Amino acid sequence: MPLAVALGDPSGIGPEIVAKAWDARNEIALPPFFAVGNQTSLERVWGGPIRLIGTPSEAIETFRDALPLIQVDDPGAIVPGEPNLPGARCALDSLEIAVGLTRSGASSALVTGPVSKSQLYAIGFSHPGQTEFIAERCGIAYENTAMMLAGPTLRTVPVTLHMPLIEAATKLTTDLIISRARTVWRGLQRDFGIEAPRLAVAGFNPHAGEGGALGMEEIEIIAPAIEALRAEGIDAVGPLPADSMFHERARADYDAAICMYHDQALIPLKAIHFDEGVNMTLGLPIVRTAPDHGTAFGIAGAGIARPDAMIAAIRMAAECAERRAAREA
Ligand SMILES: NC(=O)C1=CN([C@@H]2O[C@H](COP(=O)(O)OP(=O)(O)OC[C@H]3O[C@@H](n4cnc5c(N)ncnc54)[C@H](O)[C@@H]3O)[C@@H](O)[C@H]2O)C=CC1
Ligand SMILES: NCC(=O)COP(=O)(O)O
Repeated sequence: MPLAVALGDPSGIGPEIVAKAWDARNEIALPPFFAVGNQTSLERVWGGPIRLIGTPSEAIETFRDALPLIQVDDPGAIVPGEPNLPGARCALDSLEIAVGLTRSGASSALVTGPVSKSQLYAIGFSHPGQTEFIAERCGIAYENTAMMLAGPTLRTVPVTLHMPLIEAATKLTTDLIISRARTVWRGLQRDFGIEAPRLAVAGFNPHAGEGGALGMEEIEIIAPAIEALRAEGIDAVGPLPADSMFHERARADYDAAICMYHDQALIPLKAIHFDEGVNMTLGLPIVRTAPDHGTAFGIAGAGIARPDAMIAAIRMAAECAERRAAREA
């Protein structure tokens, strides 16, 4: 079965990196996929063959000779690097269609291209990001999902996500840490075949609170979560000082780092693996991945966007879907 790849914002680099992934399909043995988005957004940045398809099943045969595309209309004027509101609506429609096709079983997994959160908010999108939107469409409480950033030598998961940093301290609870960590533990087993995942839990404050002198979150919120997780048989250690848990030797001791806020998780991942980082939503009934980067409007249309993270996202989605299907057969 093919994978569904939503192109993301038509003025961002999504169309270009999906087209470049298709260009590389034979050389790097990419599994078949079809794009969901607008044809013009591809033609503005790419001269390769596109074939409009009506159903995902047509993608398998088409994929060899042309990029299969499920067309999404009315994107407005598409100028790479210059986002607009019709483009944001097109990105949202593409996402909605790709999620629906994957939920229906017509595609094996979902890969999403980068969208602009501010553009989506401007058209009334009420979710913080695609992760929360997809969770809702799948009928899963957001607390029972996890946004995992994954590269070849590091996986990180933020417990609190898209919110002002000042709110993260107030939204961090023992229950939320437990539910995210459980989701990660199950996801590593189910989708990555790691039977006994090792989780390293970061502190929130400098020096993991320095015994309470630099903050109480470790003592009052994080340590009780780790204790509860360990009582369930989950191999979780911490709270660890976040400044020293991401260097090479430290990374060998765990399969995923559970981080307390967005940048604590995303800075180390992007610093180490920007070009091949994958964002995967764990805890869903479908497999969903995305490249770790954003719309990169500043370079859209210049022909220099690297497709590596999109390729890694496509590959990871296919591998996880296959592993999950085999496990649950
Ligand atoms: N999953 C998603 O849909 C994500 C969306 N975003 C959105 O993207 C927009 C822009 O966010 P930024 O913080 O500027 O991050 P960004 O990732 O778009 O860009 C950061 C820097 O990396 C470069 N870059 C990014 N991807 C690249 C690629 N494939 N090849 C070469 N260079 C690349 C950009 O040119 C820029 O210099 C925001 O509106 C944000 O909401 C950000 C992260 C993830
Ligand atoms: N910073 C990561 C990010 O923005 C991912 O967002 P989304 O996939 O939830 O839209």
